[in-house]
Amino acid sequence: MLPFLYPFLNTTVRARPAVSRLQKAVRCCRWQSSSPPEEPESEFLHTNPPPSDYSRFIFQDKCLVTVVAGSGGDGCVSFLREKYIEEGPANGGDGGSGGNIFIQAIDGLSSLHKLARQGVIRAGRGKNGQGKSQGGKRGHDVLIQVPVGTVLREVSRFDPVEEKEHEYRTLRGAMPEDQVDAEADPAQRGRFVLYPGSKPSDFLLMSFPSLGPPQRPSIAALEPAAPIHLDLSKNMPEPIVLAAGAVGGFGNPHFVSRSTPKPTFATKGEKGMTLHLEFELKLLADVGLVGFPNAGKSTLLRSLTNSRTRVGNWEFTTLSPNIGTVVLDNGKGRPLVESSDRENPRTGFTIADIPGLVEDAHLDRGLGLGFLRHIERAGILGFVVDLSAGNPIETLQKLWHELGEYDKMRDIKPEIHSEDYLVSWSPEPAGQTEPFVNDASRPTKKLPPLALPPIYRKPWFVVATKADLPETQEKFIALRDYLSQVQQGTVQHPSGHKDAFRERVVAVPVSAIKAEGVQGIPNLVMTFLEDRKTAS
Ligand SMILES: Nc1nc2c(ncn2[C@@H]2O[C@H](COP(=O)(O)OP(=O)(O)OP(=O)(O)O)[C@@H](O)[C@H]2O)c(=O)[nH]1
Ligand SMILES: [Mg+2]
Repeated sequence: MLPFLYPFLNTTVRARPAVSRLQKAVRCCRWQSSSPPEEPESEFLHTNPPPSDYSRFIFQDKCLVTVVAGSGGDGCVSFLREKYIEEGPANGGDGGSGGNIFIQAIDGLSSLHKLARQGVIRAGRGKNGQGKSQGGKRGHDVLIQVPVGTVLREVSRFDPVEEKEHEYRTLRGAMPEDQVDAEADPAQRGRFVLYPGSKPSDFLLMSFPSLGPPQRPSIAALEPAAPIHLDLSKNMPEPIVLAAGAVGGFGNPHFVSRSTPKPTFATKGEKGMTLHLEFELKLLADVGLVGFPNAGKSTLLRSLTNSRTRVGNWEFTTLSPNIGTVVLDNGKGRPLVESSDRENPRTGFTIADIPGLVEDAHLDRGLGLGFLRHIERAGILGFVVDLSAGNPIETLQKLWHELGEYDKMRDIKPEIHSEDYLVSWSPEPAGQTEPFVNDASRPTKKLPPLALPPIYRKPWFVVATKADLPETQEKFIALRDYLSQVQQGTVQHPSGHKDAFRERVVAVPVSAIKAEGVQGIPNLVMTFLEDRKTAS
């Protein structure tokens, strides 16, 4: 409304200008938001992104973690005190049991960095028992969540209950149970707690009853067999017990007998066990991309998926694995790629892009071969070969050579438990003693190796990238001819193995940066995935 009209309006109407100015401002904002000023047209594509389009991802695939199960609380020594009852019966509560440690592999996690940062994970200690027959509170449980694909190995363990059991067995020897008591076994005295007002000398004067072997909670039966070696390769709907908390001590009413009507002692809670564990993450993807640095693996991943992995025209742009999902339906349940399983069609598959390999990576050149562990479980291998750099056939052969070296290294990986329990210490002159072996922490059996098929048996294909660059066509034709010879068996398989996969070996020419030619890859991968499904 124009201001010159205000003198002609009545008072109620005159109160409106503030509102109308506000409305105007709001309208103005709405106008601005509904039609934003035009931005200069971006020259960046999803496959050739600006630096702001990179996702930052903290990745850790190996860590050593110590887990400590909760110790039990002590039993309580207490007697009923009430008006007119000066010396009532014993009413000390039992100690609470220690917290358990659980483990669960879940989808949606992709790194062990949070776990590695914790270093030591402790479950809660059970609270001590209280007077008036009040039992102590249980220690809090701890749940360790890890990504699917985590392999867990026990490095060492210290189980105080096992040690006590061992002590109990050796000290008692062949003596019958009813002939021994705490007098004959001084170690047993350490398992008791006395009345709060007692002196240290009471310990020596008091006679204690015989205690059986140390107890374990019933949940300990669910612990994995020692030494722990778990391969958590599937999403777990429920967690499993890794280390059970120790039991709490008994309150003094447990020791009331005809000879000791007023026991002034209770028992201590057991100590929780300590496990040193090695966590190793082996990412799970359907397709693993292998190639030299700067070959265009990350660009290919970006062109096939919504991944925001970093791309750059220098070597080792990618420093940690990335996983992208290729969506095979149009978001409304209509498949973009035909699947033979009509009832349960696949809606997508995953692709892993790992840092580039270099020649002699097995000699620890470049980033080494460590990242290959993330594709060793991939069902299919995709070799990414840069058509503009060197001879693609030689590149492919070199990549296979490195994979072969990795396969060999996998088989001769030193067992973590092989010799680290031997301590070469001898009080006697050399040659007369045997090395001391720490029996308590020595695992009883050798770790079984992970059953993974050799890499050369996996289905594979070649993605020949940068096909948009000049003088790449002849190189592609040479590569295609070589692969058809591999398929027919007229030349040696690039892995050097006779029984390697050579049924359907193809090369797909693409320009990943322009997202041209990549459309055929989902179809190709699907045929391999379905072949595997029918074979298994
Ligand atoms: N002309 C052309 N350039 C490409 C193509 N694919 C990738 N590039 C370029 O090649 C360079 C390397 O691409 P990346 O995807 O980062 O290569 P990478 O294999 O992931 O490299 P690392 O992570 O170091 O192993 C980038 O500058 C890309 O833009 C392509 O199809 N055509
Ligand atoms: Mg990369």
